[in-house]
Amino acid sequence: MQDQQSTAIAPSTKSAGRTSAGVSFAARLGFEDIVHTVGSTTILSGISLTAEPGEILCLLGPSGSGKTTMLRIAAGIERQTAGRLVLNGQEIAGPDAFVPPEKRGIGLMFQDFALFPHMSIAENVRFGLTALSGAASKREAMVALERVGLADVARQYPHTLSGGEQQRVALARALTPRPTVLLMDEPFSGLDSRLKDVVRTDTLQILRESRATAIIVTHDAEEAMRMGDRIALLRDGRLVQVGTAAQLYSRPADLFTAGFFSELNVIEGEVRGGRVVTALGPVADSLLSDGTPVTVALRLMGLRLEEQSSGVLGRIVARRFLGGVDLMTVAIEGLDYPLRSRMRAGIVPDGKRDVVVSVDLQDVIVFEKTPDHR
Ligand SMILES: Nc1ncnc2c1ncn2[C@@H]1O[C@H](COP(=O)(O)OP(=O)(O)OP(=O)(O)O)[C@@H](O)[C@H]1O
Repeated sequence: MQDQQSTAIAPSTKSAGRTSAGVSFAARLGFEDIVHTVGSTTILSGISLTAEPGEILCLLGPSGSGKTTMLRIAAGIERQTAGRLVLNGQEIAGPDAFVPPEKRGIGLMFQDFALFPHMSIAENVRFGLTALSGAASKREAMVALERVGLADVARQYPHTLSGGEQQRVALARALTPRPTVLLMDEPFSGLDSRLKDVVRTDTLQILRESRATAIIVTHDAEEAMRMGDRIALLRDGRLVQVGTAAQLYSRPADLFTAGFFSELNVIEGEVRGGRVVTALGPVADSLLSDGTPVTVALRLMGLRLEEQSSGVLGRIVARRFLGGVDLMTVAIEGLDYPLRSRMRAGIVPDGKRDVVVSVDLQDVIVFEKTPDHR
């Protein structure tokens, strides 16, 4: 998160935050118990979430979980069924108010960049600056293009640029009106995987410099971890968990969250004498009472296969070399389905089939069985 003291300056309330082409003011955007239904379908069920000033907040979730709908509501393209949307303490959508999209000072950047093909790069970037004179908007557009490192292509047309460059133009266009909050819907999904890394890093730097609050939608957990100061995980229109990447990774609220952040083996267990006992032996300590059934999530890198040592016997039934690691499928004595293990390549010699299986305790997450986890 950015230094909130220096960025959390409440803008003029008349237009709910839009400033002219001066410095950006980061805003606090709050979703308060937002419900959205279309016909008989509930798309969002009571979402309460705040993006703090200067923060990059990632909305993460599988397809159809309601991420884009949240952005559309924030932008004012869609009006929620119930609940309030609050910008710097002022209701901008709710029972008492509806500030139209163009007066919110909230920018929206689309997945496909949506550049106008018949306009030059500079004209594309100037597009959102209708309030400024020609000369002032030209100047602002050039400043924005310089900020994204593309001033020298200002006269070119979008089709002459690479995907990564087009993304940066779209970012410059979205930032030129100095939004207090920038909403980005899957901003990297159109880029090939080699480009993504560089563009993400550049985008992060540009967002930090712009000081806008940013909400980024993604379905990719690794992307959310790279980009977000915090991550809000959604499922079926509900907020499952909000926190830093480290919190969601190490203390996931449920199996769904755990599975979103790591590839897992899932096995059953039971608490006996203060320990969680599974087919792999005791895998964790537990304060739960004896006999409590639990579900154990085991990250693939936490399943170690060794040649000698004590432990449970296993047999490697499939093996794939993935560069730095070997992905191995191993049948375990006492388990009626195989588990998977990721280990540094070559640690288990090629051709080795019979192994002893052990578990790295830091890669074990235990969930008490609830109807959700069954
Ligand atoms: N206007 C609408 N009418 C009916 N259903 C809708 C409407 N808008 C969205 N939905 C449904 O609401 C759910 C959430 O949609 P939304 O686009 O917000 O999800 P998402 O998490 O952004 O998914 P994706 O990653 O696929 O874009 C989906 O099941 C979608 O089909």
